[in-house]
Amino acid sequence: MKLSELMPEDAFAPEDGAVEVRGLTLDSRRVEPGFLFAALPGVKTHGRDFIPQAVAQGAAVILTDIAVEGLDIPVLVTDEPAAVLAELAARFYPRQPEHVVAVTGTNGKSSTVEFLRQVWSAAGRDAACLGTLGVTRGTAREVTGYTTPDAVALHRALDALASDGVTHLAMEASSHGLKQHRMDGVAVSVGAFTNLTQDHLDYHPDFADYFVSKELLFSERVAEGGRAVVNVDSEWGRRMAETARQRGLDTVTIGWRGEDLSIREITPRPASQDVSFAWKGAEHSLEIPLVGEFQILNALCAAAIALGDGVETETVLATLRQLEGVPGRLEKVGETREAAPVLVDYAHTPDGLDKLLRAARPHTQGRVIVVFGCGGDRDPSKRQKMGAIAASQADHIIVTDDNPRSEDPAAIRAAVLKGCPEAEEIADRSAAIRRGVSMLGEGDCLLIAGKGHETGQIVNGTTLPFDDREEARKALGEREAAHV
Ligand SMILES: CC(=O)N[C@H]1[C@@H](OP(=O)(O)OP(=O)(O)OC[C@H]2O[C@@H](n3ccc(=O)[nH]c3=O)[C@H](O)[C@@H]2O)O[C@H](CO)[C@@H](O)[C@@H]1O[C@H](C)C(=O)N[C@@H](C)C(=O)N[C@H](CCC(=O)O)C(=O)O
Ligand SMILES: Nc1ncnc2c1ncn2[C@@H]1O[C@H](COP(=O)(O)OP(=O)(O)OP(=O)(O)O)[C@@H](O)[C@H]1O
Ligand SMILES: N[C@H](CCC[C@H](N)C(=O)O)C(=O)O
Ligand SMILES: [Mg+2]
Repeated sequence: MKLSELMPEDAFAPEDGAVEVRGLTLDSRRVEPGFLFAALPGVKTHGRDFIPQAVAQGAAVILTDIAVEGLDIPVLVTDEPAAVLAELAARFYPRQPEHVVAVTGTNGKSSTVEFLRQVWSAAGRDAACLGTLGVTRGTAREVTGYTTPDAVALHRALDALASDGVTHLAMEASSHGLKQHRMDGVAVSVGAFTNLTQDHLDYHPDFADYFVSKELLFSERVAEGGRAVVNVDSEWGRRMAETARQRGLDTVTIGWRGEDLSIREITPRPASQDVSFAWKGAEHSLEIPLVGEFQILNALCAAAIALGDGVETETVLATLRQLEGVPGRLEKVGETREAAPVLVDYAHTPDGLDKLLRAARPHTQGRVIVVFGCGGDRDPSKRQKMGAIAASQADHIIVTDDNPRSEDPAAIRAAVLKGCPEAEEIADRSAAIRRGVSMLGEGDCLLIAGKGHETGQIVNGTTLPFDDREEARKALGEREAAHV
């Protein structure tokens, strides 16, 4: 594509309009001959440090925020190069599914987009979802590694999905993604909000910045005339709804305090929950085959989006009655011969862990045992809080490692243990899981939290193969073998 087709005329010198742009990237290591390299400011460094490398690899155009002298290729300078890159990516990869829903919030995004995909598919729509678990369409899943991929990867994925016939896409909007303009240029018809509690205070300077980043979905990203579906059970949700209304979006409120979808009652059963709710005044009751109140909140968020899209109520209810759980979200991986269950969950925030432990309680006669740790190079202020939550909710705690990344794992565990000094400490996650499984008595429940669907343990830049679900199954097998 020629530069003149990618950008408005006044953005480049007239003689540069004919320069052929063969691809876009924000990573110098991925530059190929003819690529536009976007040298963006980052958290650790600035992409401009890598311009010589990009030029050496054949870059045809540079996009950045400060003038660069001495290059014989066009250099486009703008205050917001990340936003411009996303707009360029939207032109370079022009196709998008006709209906794009973006879900934001601290917890529940992956679950909501997956549930929505299931509802749309049941209604005969060609549907996909995109987020932490990758791009999912039918039974096929392609891992992307990010909750919201970078602008180029995202627009490429949207183009590929639309070209492949996908008309309905539910995607996750992370606060990093919104703040870094990764989603600019996406035609979002519906924005949804789940909840807002502490996370990512390593990246966001304070909670206000975290809120404002999420709020961008409603203040800027949802298209004019679009819809907002907002859980208003928290003060933050009510503020999001207010922002959406001020933008003139069709604002649908949901939750225990929701006006459009209001939850009446949730009753836990051994492996399901009875749920009553009203949608636009009409009452519905059904049994949903998932445990944990938070899963119902996510399922009803997906339901409210689909109902607002015009999916028939009967189809929505029928899908909810057979809803399939999301990998690594309260996923039951097995049980002991005395029927004590082992569940793997992705709780990696204080509120997530709190909700997880509360979810297990009504289904457990005996002890709730939890194995968890906290990620390295992530918000350190959540560690002690997660320890304290475990101390107040669980009967036995085993603190272990969870992606220490570049940090000293012992120091991370020590920070967690400040909140739960009585806990057991077992550094090796596999050994911690074996210990948890070996402790299970009749009526007990083991929760393994923090890694969910992940298939690796990140230690010092290396990802070692590791899957909580496999480890738990192995430990259950060993326990069983020891009994015979
Ligand atoms: C905190 C954060 O958002 N980090 C992302 C950010 O990195 P950064 O700001 O540290 O970048 P940097 O290292 O300072 O480099 C500056 C620029 O130079 C470029 N560069 C760098 C090195 C090089 O050799 N060549 C080069 O061109 C980089 O591509 C970047 O554009 O920009 C990079 C390029 O897009 C991302 O790879 C990186 O994701 C890192 C790996 C990451 O872990 N991100 C996580 C925290 C993240 O984005 N998570 C969210 C939310 C998760 C959730 O709650 O679900 C997500 O959406 O996944
Ligand atoms: N509605 C909710 N309220 C509180 N906690 C929740 C909710 N939904 C999920 N959780 C907790 O958060 C964990 C992650 O859920 P999910 O993957 O759906 O969230 P997410 O927002 O996509 O997370 P991420 O930020 O990692 O992308 C779950 O395993 C559960 O412990
Ligand atoms: N999306 C979250 C996932 C955290 C999962 C946990 N296993 C960890 O590594 O901290 C993050 O990147 O902060
Ligand atoms: Mg997610």
